[in-house]
Amino acid sequence: MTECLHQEALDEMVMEAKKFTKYGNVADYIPALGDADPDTLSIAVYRGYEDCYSAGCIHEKFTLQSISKVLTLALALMDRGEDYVFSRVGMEPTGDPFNSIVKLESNRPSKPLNPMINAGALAVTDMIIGESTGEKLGRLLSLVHEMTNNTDLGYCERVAKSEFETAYLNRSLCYFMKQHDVIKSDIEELLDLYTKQCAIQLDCHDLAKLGYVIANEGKNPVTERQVIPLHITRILKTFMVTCGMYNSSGEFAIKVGIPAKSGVSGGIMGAVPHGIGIGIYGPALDERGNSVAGMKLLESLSSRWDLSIF
Ligand SMILES: NC(=O)CC[C@H](N)C(=O)O
Repeated sequence: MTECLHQEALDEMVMEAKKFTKYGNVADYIPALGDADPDTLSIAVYRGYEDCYSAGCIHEKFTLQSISKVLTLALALMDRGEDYVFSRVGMEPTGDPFNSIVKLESNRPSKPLNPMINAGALAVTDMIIGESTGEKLGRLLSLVHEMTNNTDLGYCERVAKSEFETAYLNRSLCYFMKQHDVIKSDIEELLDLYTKQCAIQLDCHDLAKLGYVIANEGKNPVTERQVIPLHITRILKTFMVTCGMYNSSGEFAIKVGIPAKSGVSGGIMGAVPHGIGIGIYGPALDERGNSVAGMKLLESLSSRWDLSIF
């Protein structure tokens, strides 16, 4: 880092980036997300044992949405190994919106292009081991608890239900993949699990801690436990760089250069290799589904503290 992290500097950057919230809109295709305050913006920056710096309304809670795709991928890779996982989901960026169905049909053999788009994430969730939805979700939550040291974290039933009741497009992705034998489980059960994983609720401090463990090669800095194997964190960070911001990933890599994953709740998790976890919440989204002010904030953070990995 070219400059030490200062609280005043972080406050200033949040104030500046907040001006951009007016250029975005909250996601309302999941009705419960439509209640979010579009003007809010918060950030936490975590560096292991050191203090967690934060700015904005940092106690506001939000749901992981697509950020959960990184965690389910970690779990599926730990459960099934790389060969199996990547026989059912690809490794290439799509350049299409996160919920697009088009390449499922045009790609041969028919498998989703990567685990960060909805089709790929649904296929990954289908690979998590467990006897029931409850057991699979419990295993995912245990991973979240082990990464954050916060055993209070759970999912928001209201958001999960709201998505489950309106997930027509995700249902159609699932039916298409079931036809092609990419998805094995019962579709309603899979969507029940997927919508609950997306509804895992936390604040930006906990999000920064999740990012930190990925940045720190899978090791929890407090318990010193290797929560995720090193080689899997490399895979996660690579997908975060190539596909983490949907079809804005290329521009984001140039302007920010930090492995990151966004979700339609307005969350962004950043993992700066070897040392920094970042959690951002700013629910006003651009047309591609990324937090407008959150991306601006990451851009200034990265340039000010020289965080680009490139
Ligand atoms: N981009 C996102 O955050 C999408 C997640 C959301 N739950 C969906 O499947 O539509």
